[in-house]
Amino acid sequence: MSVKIHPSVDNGVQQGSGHFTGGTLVCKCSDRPVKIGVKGDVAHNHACGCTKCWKPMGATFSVVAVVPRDNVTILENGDKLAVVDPSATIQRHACTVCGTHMFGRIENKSHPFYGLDFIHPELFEESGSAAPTFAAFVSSVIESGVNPDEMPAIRARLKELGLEPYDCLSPPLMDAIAAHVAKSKAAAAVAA
Ligand SMILES: N[C@@H](CCC(=O)N[C@@H](CSCO)C(=O)NCC(=O)O)C(=O)O
Ligand SMILES: [Zn+2]
Ligand SMILES: [Zn+2]
Repeated sequence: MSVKIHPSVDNGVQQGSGHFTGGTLVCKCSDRPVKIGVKGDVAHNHACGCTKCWKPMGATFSVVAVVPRDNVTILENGDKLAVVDPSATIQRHACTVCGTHMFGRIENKSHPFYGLDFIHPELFEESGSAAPTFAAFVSSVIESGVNPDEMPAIRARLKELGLEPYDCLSPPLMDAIAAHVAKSKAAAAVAA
């Protein structure tokens, strides 16, 4: 039996259709489920091993992607939503009944990813959204209780699935963060 990563990738990564135009994210409640509308396809979809991202029962990783915040709308039962940790950079709005994280929003306007919301594509009623392409914060699964001895097998399985493992974000995203920091520092130096 191979290492379990996440139910949506454990049988192989399902590629996106390439023309996903958006859909509805639905929480796990049978009564009055929370529904969130998302316009357009997702970007930077990845498996995340961090302790903060929502994982379905039994999963070692979450699968999380970004969409422009203006493309996200609460459609139904938004009264059930609450922010999990108001002190976190990503404000994760979760269903208070089933615990599912419906969207994570960055409210800090100077954050490199301001303007993007984090969502879990497995919650889409519709299929065909862009597939995960890498794994982030892989070493962080140890913080959730994974035995460090299991890490070589976990990284090998991620590679086998085509999800290159990184212990932070992917190089393009780390470059984007660093470029944002460099720009902010240059702007601060001019203003000083
Ligand atoms: N080791 C920590 C890492 C947590 C972390 O920094 N997570 C990232 C990625 S989440 C989506 O990819 C992050 O940006 N967090 C900001 C936030 O969660 O608010 C751990 O595992 O907890
Ligand atoms: Zn719910
Ligand atoms: Zn995460």
